[in-house]
Amino acid sequence: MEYSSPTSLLLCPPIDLIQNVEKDAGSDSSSFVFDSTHHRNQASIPRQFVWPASERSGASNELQAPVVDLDGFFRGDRASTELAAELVRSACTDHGFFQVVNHGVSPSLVADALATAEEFFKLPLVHKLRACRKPRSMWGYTGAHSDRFSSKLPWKETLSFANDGMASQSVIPDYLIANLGTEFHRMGKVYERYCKAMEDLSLSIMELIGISLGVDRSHFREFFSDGSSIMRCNNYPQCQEPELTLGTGPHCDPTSITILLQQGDVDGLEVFTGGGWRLVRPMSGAFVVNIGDTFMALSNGRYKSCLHRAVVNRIRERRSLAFFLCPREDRVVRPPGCLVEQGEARKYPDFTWAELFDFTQTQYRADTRTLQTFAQWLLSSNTSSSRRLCSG
Ligand SMILES: C=C1C[C@]23C[C@@]1(O)CC[C@H]2[C@]1(C)CCC[C@@](C)(C(=O)O)[C@H]1[C@@H]3C(=O)O
Ligand SMILES: O=C(O)CCC(=O)C(=O)O
Ligand SMILES: [Fe+2]
Repeated sequence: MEYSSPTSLLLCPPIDLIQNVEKDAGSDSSSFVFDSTHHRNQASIPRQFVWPASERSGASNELQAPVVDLDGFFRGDRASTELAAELVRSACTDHGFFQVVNHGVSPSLVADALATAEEFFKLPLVHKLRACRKPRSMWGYTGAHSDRFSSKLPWKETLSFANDGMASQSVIPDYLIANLGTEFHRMGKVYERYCKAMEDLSLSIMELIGISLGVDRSHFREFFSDGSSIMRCNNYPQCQEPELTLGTGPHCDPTSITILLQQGDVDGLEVFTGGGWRLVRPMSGAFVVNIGDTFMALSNGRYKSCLHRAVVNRIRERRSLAFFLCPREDRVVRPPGCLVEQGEARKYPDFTWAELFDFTQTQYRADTRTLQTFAQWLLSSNTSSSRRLCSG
């Protein structure tokens, strides 16, 4: 999937639903550019980075996200697979966050991916901007998303690649070479391998999730096998006023599942569960996995897409690598029959990933209520809304 301008049927939403995409061409902040080396040395942060107090209250305690050992599942051991599926089921019905260990991704690949991200983010801004993200594309560098938004800017830089199973065709190295120069070939190769490893791991996790839901174990693996995922490197620079801002604002991932690598020992990821924000500490050798909105819809609401955010700090910069698994753009997201009990209503209408992705890029800045607002919007803007809710 190219993640460029879609020819969507969603171009005329009811005006009251377009709430939080506030970047207006020609606004006074349209020329604002986040240069972390400059901005982090000022006395205070620019006002565009200040978030409302209600969205940045501190974390109260830790969330011990269940640790799922994948070794027995990979070996085909029945008892270990059942145990792993049970852990996944309870985590996903509760808050949607768990961690995986013995996942088969080589530690040296992980180290290489983090090291190359560090090399990239340490480049001078003018250099990074050569790979800057074009409007409505999923490829490239952004500083604080200031090209898209003018307030509540996140204190972060990102580098993203779309990953539609074409990794083996050198698209990532080719993109980096074309935009940054031939010396980025190696970085491209590292991300090509990392994306392939994430693709394989995400499909295995989908199989385990299928088992945990009592669905044919190959159902979700197949559904996502020709998916078009997104790989994103996040860099959160040190911040002189961390209590005023956020690295990534409160949101539920619109995607299906996210496999997140938290770098080293710098805290930042927080999940809202049990009435408060709770820190998920980085665990060496583990990936954090969370359910996103698209999977919540696919499971007819059984598995939760939970609110989370990333905070920043004064002392240490932080990096994370997020792999967002998405279905092929035109696949209809509809729960399998066995997840809609007889007489039970469908919780969400049918949609395609292209529609939801487009919504987050052009209509609605992903936040705490993305799926709810999107579903409402689809049903009110489309005449065939009854077709979108049938359970067949
Ligand atoms: C489909 C997507 C939109 C965002 C990237 C992603 O691939 C998955 C998560 C979304 C995001 C990270 C949620 C928080 C707000 C956001 C604007 C961000 O801070 O990056 C979101 C991404 C986006 O680019 O719209
Ligand atoms: O960096 C993190 O820990 C979380 C980032 C995140 O939630 C996201 O990119 O969707
Ligand atoms: Fe997220």
